[in-house]
Amino acid sequence: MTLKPEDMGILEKIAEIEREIARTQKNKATEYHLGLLKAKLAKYRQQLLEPTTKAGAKGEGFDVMKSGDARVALIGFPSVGKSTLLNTLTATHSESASYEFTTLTCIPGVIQYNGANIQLLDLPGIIEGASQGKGRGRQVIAVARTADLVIIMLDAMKGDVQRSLLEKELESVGIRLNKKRPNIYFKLKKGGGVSFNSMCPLTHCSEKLVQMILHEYKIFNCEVLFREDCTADEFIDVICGNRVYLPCLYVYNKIDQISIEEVDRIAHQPYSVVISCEMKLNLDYLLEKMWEHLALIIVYTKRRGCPPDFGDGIIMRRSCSVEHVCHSIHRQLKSQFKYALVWGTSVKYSPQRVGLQHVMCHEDVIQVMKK
Ligand SMILES: Nc1nc2c(ncn2[C@@H]2O[C@H](COP(=O)(O)OP(=O)(O)OP(=O)(O)O)[C@@H](O)[C@H]2O)c(=O)[nH]1
Ligand SMILES: [K+]
Ligand SMILES: [Mg+2]
Repeated sequence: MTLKPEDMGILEKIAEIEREIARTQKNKATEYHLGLLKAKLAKYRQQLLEPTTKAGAKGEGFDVMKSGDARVALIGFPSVGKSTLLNTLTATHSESASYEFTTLTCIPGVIQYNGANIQLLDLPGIIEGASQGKGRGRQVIAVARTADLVIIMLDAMKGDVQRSLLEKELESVGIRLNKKRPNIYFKLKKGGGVSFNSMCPLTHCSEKLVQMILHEYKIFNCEVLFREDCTADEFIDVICGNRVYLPCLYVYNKIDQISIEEVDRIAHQPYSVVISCEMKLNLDYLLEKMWEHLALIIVYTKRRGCPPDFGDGIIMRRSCSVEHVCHSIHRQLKSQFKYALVWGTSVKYSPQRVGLQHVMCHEDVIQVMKK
């Protein structure tokens, strides 16, 4: 893909701000200057990502329908083994070969696990500069935004450079990996100026810095409440409003090619899983971790006087309530709900009588009693 001419101006501006940030020393005196530069940078990056109406700009072959209970996107440099993984875990075939950029579109497959259908998306390899449109980077990243879990796939032989490069690419387009949404209340107002409050001492940000950032975004009337000690970057994320917070697993493939000591070192890093697609090593563990990070649970239903229906569980998100379960059984069920009986780890006694607010656990059994 080539860059659109109208992007060039913005790209130049981004590069210039990045150079300025790099050459500005980080200290108390430059804090505001840096904060402002970061706000500008975030603004330009956002412009770069704004959808264009031109045909084909979104990229052919990338509009894959969401299906199943959850979606996992495979992101990685070329030839790390993304397609080989899809071929190993699903019934779908995606061309794999030793040359780079074998895959050019988005190829969906389905993993059946714990009774759930998990959509796994094989994608083209991305390279440094992907977020600015290199290769099919932008289309790949757009797909990553729609996922419930991102797998950053890495070649175990290539060291840790690839990991931080990919993190940077995703970071720069507003994808936040394994981070929670900053706890800042932010509301635009019609008038009344800026009202600023914080519920704790702020060590990374200040009212003055917040004011300057808001000014840069031409926001003059709003309410801001820091509920925790957030940074200026996190505040910018909140006012931009289009950040996505996704769980991410770092999957190191081709461990058949490295020493056992190296495998051991990588396996101990946070959110990391080591595998070999070719030798089919550790793939069960990968599936277990995917399930865990997707935060899925299975709940079984039961009718009065009958055994639980273990053949047909309901796939739900972790910390879902009885109300959520009722909703996915039948839209009208909630209005007829009297109470429910639950067997399993979410209750002290099995069965236990619970209300709509009760939080369910993995493999619980539920019997809904109607009015
Ligand atoms: N040694 C080893 N090689 C592997 C493993 N998994 C995949 N490969 C090889 O790595 C090469 C690239 O595999 P692909 O599946 O095409 O990689 P990809 O990430 O889909 O590549 P692109 O689509 O080009 O981005 C192929 O030659 C595979 O046979 C593995 O576990 N060990
Ligand atoms: K390849
Ligand atoms: Mg491929």
